[in-house]
Amino acid sequence: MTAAIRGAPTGGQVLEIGTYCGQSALRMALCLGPGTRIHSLEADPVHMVVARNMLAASGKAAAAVQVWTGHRKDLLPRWRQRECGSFAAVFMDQRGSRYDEDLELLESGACSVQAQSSWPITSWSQGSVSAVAPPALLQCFESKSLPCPMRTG
Ligand SMILES: C[S@@+](CC[C@H](N)C(=O)[O-])C[C@H]1O[C@@H](n2cnc3c(N)ncnc32)[C@H](O)[C@@H]1O
Repeated sequence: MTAAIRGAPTGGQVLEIGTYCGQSALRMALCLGPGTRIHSLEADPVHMVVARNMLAASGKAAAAVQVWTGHRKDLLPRWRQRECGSFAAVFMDQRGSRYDEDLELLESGACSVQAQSSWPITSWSQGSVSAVAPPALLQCFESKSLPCPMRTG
């Protein structure tokens, strides 16, 4: 995930479904350049509080992350209403097997998804990865021990 995210252009919007404690959102924020926003959806209000506190204690890179509380079925359609534009990448990590359902929701106009060559749409859960991405990026996803060349500051 971090290898693919690192190759992404700055200034776009990334959607994460499933924040939990904010660990992956923070990793993405650290790998992306300034100007990129990460919108992370979390259904469990306790997880949301933990994530917001963890991010608040994590330095300025975490300012790129916004945690939204609610079920993705309720939150995803609001992007269209808010006219916030499209997502360049989507990280689906809510667990379970709702990737097709979520992708359909995204593609059906809830909000649009750009799948550019350097911006894969990914599904990653419990060690198994499937992705719509170029072969080189798929290889990156399949490696579980990629170092994250994080940018700090
Ligand atoms: C595997 S954890 C996410 C881990 C996180 N991405 C990370 O790597 O740090 C899954 C999270 O998705 C949340 N979740 C489950 N179903 C959801 C839904 N329908 N909408 C939003 N969040 C959901 C759960 O409450 C849980 O916190």
